[in-house]
Amino acid sequence: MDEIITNIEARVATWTFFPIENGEPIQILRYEHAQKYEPHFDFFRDKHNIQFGGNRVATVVMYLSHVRKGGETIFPITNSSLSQTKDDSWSECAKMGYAVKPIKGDALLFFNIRPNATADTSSLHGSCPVIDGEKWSATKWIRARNFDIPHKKLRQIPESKMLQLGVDESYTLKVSKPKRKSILGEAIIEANTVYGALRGLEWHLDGKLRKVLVIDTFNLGKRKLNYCCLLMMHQTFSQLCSFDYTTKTVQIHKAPWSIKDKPRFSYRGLMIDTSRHYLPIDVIKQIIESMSYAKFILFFLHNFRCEREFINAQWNKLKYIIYQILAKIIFASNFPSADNAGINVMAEVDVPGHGESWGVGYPEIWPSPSCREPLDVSKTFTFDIISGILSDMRKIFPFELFHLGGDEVNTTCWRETPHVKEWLHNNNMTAKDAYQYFVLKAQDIAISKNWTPVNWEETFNTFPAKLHPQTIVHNWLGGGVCAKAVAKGFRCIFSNQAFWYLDHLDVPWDMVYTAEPLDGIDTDSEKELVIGGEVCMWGETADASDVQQTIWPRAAAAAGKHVLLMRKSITLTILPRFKHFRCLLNRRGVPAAPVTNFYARRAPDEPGSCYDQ
Ligand SMILES: O=C(O)CCC(=O)C(=O)O
Ligand SMILES: [Fe+2]
Repeated sequence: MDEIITNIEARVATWTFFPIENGEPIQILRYEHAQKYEPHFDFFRDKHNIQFGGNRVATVVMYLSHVRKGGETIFPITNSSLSQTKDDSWSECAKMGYAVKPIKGDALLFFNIRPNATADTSSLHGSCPVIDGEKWSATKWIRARNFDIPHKKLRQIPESKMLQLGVDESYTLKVSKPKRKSILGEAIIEANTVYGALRGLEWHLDGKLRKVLVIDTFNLGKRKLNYCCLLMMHQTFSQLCSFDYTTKTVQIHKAPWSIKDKPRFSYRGLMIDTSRHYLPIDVIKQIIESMSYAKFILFFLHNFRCEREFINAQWNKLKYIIYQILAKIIFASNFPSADNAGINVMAEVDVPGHGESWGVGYPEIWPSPSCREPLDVSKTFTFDIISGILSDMRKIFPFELFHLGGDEVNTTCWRETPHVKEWLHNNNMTAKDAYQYFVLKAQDIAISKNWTPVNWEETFNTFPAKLHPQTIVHNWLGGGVCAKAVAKGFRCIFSNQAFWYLDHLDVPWDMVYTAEPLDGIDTDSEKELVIGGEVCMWGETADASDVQQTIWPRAAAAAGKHVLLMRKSITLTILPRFKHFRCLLNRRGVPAAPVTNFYARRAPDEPGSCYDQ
């Protein structure tokens, strides 16, 4: 923490005799000409606000600027107002009660709660309008007890409110107009879960820039959520605001406003391909964190396998490396940002077509050393290994879905390797039958470990009638697949590569936005089976040096579709918001590329702002 703040807090503690831990974080207030703070109490009357640290026993107001006239802190109903005589250096407002002049360097201490723990209504106070000058003050509210939030409480949430597929993410957000001349506006967010609150606080593609209201401070009013959520809200609330360098004010656009919203889809994913190039854990963490800015809920770790550079390693070494990678992922998925940002992590073991690397440790699961994929369907040992890997992974991936791949299965190896060929013959199977046999066996293993299987669309395209009815079909090859899948009663994830493959650098943001997961689906019951979509960041052409600017900002265009219905004329309505969002990402340290820069990662043409390039 800032050293100056620490010193101020220490002095306040010494002066007031309240321990530092009882203090809330300092609030800074700025009053321009004619602005005031309506009389109010600092103590709380509701149970909710006092659950962490009890009530606000005392208030310290520190004056940070000289005000030539006005801006006095006034106590309108205290008895001591009679004892105070005031000349013309005081404002008319100040004459209405006991008042304290804002003098730079002074501090005012008053008590809101009596020693017998009852509320002291004579503590009613406000700030008189500033007549000449500008008033800056800093408030420290002091609680009866330690204000630290007990972390254990954060965990005591019912199962239905925990992060999972279909968690209630609805929210209402209201930003009121501030009362005339008062510096206070009010923002209220109500949600049934922490994740609803988070979504409510994040960027909204539809947030049009209409009226601009300038307010300096926020009074987060009636709260349904407990204080821990409020803190998160408070942090993220800043994201609805922008700082205007000309007026030096924080601005909230389009107030008053009232939004009642929930995402269109419960599954809003971003896939990262960690199998082709090494991505350091810090980059993975940054990606997870930035996903929440665009209301994503799912991070899909494509094909969990060892990295190519280790492919020739001995098994022991490989095992060590695999566990190291697992440890990294555990860290990534347990990293507070994944949970706090409301991001689920889904992993994949892509069998039988892309499982070659697992055979480095157990070469027996390859049909032969020279023909390694698809994995050997003829041996029970292959399935023992898959089962072992999945058991290990189950311990670290709590999310209910697990991806089993099943794409791009070229059966040449099976048809040409003598012992596999013989096995096919003995079992009276074609290579296609064996593909089905393999996928279904892998599904059974995943289901036995209490996972819902997700498979790439080839499995559905090849043997739709045989797939486990719980299967979620993951589209990628082209359009119309989800329509077919839901017609057969399967759930579906939309990732049409023509629109939602981020490694297709020539797909501009508006094409990403134009894609519609529900295209070609008419009935409501079938629409419901499309659980959402996923943008895919395949790794062939990206590594840590450019992966984030390939993801952002285009991924946000897809995320926009996840939460909004299609609009006409998106250049007028969505493009400005989209540019705004890319600036926001840049400000938060995310290296998002310019919005309309073709090929996404090319350097900007113009020297302009982050908004216009
Ligand atoms: O700025 C002032 O004088 C009063 C501030 C105040 O009442 C508060 O922050 O609770
Ligand atoms: Fe106050």
